[in-house]
Amino acid sequence: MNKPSPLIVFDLDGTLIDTAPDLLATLNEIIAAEGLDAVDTDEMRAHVGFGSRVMLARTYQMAGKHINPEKLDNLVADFIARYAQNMPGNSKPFDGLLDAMTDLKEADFQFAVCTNKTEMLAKKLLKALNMDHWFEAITGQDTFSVRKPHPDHLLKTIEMAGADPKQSIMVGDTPTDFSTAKAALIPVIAVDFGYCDTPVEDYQPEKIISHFNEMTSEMVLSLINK
Ligand SMILES: O=C(O)COP(=O)(O)O
Ligand SMILES: [Mg+2]
Repeated sequence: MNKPSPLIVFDLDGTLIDTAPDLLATLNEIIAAEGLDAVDTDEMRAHVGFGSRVMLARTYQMAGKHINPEKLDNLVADFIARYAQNMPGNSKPFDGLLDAMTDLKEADFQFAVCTNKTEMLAKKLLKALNMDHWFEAITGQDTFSVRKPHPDHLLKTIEMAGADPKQSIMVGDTPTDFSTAKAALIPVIAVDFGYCDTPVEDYQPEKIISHFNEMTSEMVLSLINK
C-alpha cells in the first residue's frame, strides 16, 4: 500500500488568516451598543487568539465593569452573528501562505484546519476566501466532544483527513496550539506573527517561523521525521 501523504494541520486565527481587524471591529460594535468605550486595538490584538468570550470578558474587566455569565453568553451569540454576516471582511491569509501551500502540495503534502472557532464560522470564512478546497478536513470547537487544548481535537482532525499521526505536524500561534500538539505527540511549528500575548519561544515549539516562505517541504519533513 502507498504511504499516506504527510499532513500539515493549521490553526486558523492568527496562523492561516489575519482575522484580527474584523474580530476587533465586531468587538467594538458590540461594546459601543453596551455603552463601553472602544478598545485599543493594539492592546486587544494579543487576546484575539483566545476567542470572542475571552475578548468580551477582558474588555469588561479592563473597563472595571462586572458582567454576569448569562449576559456574556448573549453578547457572544451577538458577536458570532455579526461577525459571520460580514465575512470575509478585511480578513486575509498571512503573507506567503498560498505560495508555500502551492509548493507543499506539489511535494505531496495535504492540509487540514483545527480551530477553536466554531466549525460553521471556520468553513464560512475559508469558503468566502475561496480557500476551503485546500483542506481535507476543517474542524472547530464543536465538531467533536472536545476542543483544543485536548489532544483528541487534533488527533481526530488527522483521522478525518485520512492521514497518519506519525506523518503529521501542527502549525499554530498560541499556547493552546502548542499544548494540544505536545499532548498529542505531534511536532509543532509556531508562527511568531499571530495573536499570542507571550513570546512563542517560551513554549519550546520544534520550530518558529516569522514568514511562510520558511515553511519549505524540506523543513517540514525534517521535523516530521525527527
Ligand atoms: O476562536 C478562537 O478561539 C481561536 O481560533 P483559533 O483556534 O483558530 O486560533
Ligand atoms: Mg490561533
